[in-house]
Formats: sequence, C-alpha cells, structure tokens
Amino acid sequence: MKIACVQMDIQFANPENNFTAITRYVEEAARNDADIVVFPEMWNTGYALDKLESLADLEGEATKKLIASLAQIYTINIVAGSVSTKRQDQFYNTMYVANRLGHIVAKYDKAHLFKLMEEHLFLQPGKKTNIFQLDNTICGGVICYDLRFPEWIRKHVLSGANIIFVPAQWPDKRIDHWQILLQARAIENQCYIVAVNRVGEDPNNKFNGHSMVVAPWGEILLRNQTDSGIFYTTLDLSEVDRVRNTIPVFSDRREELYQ
Ligand SMILES: NC(=O)CCC(=O)C(=O)O
Repeated sequence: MKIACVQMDIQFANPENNFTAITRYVEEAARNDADIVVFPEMWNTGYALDKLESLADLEGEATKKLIASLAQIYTINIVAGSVSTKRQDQFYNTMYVANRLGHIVAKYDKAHLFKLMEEHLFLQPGKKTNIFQLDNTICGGVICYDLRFPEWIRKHVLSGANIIFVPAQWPDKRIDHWQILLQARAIENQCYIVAVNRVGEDPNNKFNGHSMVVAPWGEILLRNQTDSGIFYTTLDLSEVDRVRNTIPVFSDRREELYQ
C-alpha cells in the first residue's frame, strides 16, 4: 500500500488558494500511483481561529465535494487531514476521508482541543472515535494533540485499526515530543502510524515538517523531511500480524486491572 504524505505549507486564512493546492497535490500523488494521499491539519484556513465566522467550511460541504470528486476522478483514497468547519453556529476541527469510489467514509471532530493554540476558545470538541475502511484495511484517524492521549489511540486500535493517521500542525519547538510520541504509539499498539505535519509559519508558530511513518515494530520509514512536498512510503500490512504474533500484547492485556 503506497502512501503519499503531503507535507504542505498552508496559506493563512486563504481557503481558496489552499483548495487549489490540494487539487494539485492529489493529481501528483495519483500520477505517482499512491493508494492513499494524506494531508495535514486545518489545511483550509490554518489557525485563523478568530476569522472562522467568515472562513470555516459550512457543514464541510466544500471540502467533501472537492475530495469526493478528486478521489473518484483519480481513483485514489484521500485522508483529507482536517479543515475548520461550521455547523449550527459552532466551529470544529474536522477530518473527512474519501475512498477511491468517491464516497465520504469518515467524519471526525478533533476530540482533544489544544489550549496553547487557543482551540478551546473557538472550537467545540468531538466525542466520537474515527474508524473507517480503505481498500479492505481498517484504519483510524485522530488529529494532532489527540496523539498525547494513548488511551484514545488504543481505543481505535481495539476497534480494529491497523493504520492510524495523524494529521497535524505541530510547531517546531516541540518536534522532539512529536517524534517520540509517534514512535511510542506505533510500538505500543503494534500498528502503522502515518503522521503528516505542515511546513511554513503563521503569525504565532513555525512548522518544520518531520512527517513520520512508523511501522508496527517501531522502524521509522519516513522522517526528517523539512521541505514542502510529497513524501512516499510503502506499507506491508502483513507486518501488523507478524509483530502481534511475536509479542502478543493484545492477548496479554489485563483489562480488569485498567478500570
Ligand atoms: N495543533 C495541535 O494540536 C498542536 C499540538 C501540539 O503542538 C502539542 O505539543 O501537543
């Protein structure tokens, strides 16, 4: 399974230009025979949180329409990172996923809001997990700060996820946490982690990429890229079972001790 990680710069408060960029990146990923293309967090507006009233995607309609049509035209699965959305006068940080038939197969609102970037002042948190299927593989998706909550990721893996997608806008000053947490989540859950961060800067933060793909045994298949562009990795999904049979963490769990 070939994965295209789109480590893009995001134009602050400029959804129109960002939509154009997404279209170009999907075309490029499809030309390179990717099975799944993955985008970073809040790629439509960036963290222009005080401008969401005029900029957020109403009911996510523009995003859903674009990714469904691109997915169908190019026969590619799209994990569309996340976008700022507006629903019933409230704002959310929302992930949509389109499969290669052009069906929207997932919608997820970021569950843990990040106070250092003032999300809690503008956004509502989601309450539901995010499990979906792409090419017969069960996947899960969380967003950026959700990564710091191992119990949340574990919940997705216990629901069957073999790949966890983590779109992000994770600032450069904590990039060491990002790398360590991603590798830990892959090893403890014996699954693939595909994590896509942005590059560039906004008025408050700088972002230096370091998108990562980590295998179930903890091998890092992608890291240390700091430029914008698409980075490709191939996943061997049989690794998930191989690692779980080698160290049977899931059958050794003592659920009764964790209440
Ligand atoms: N956009 C985010 O959720 C950032 C999370 C982050 O930077 C962290 O350190 O956690």
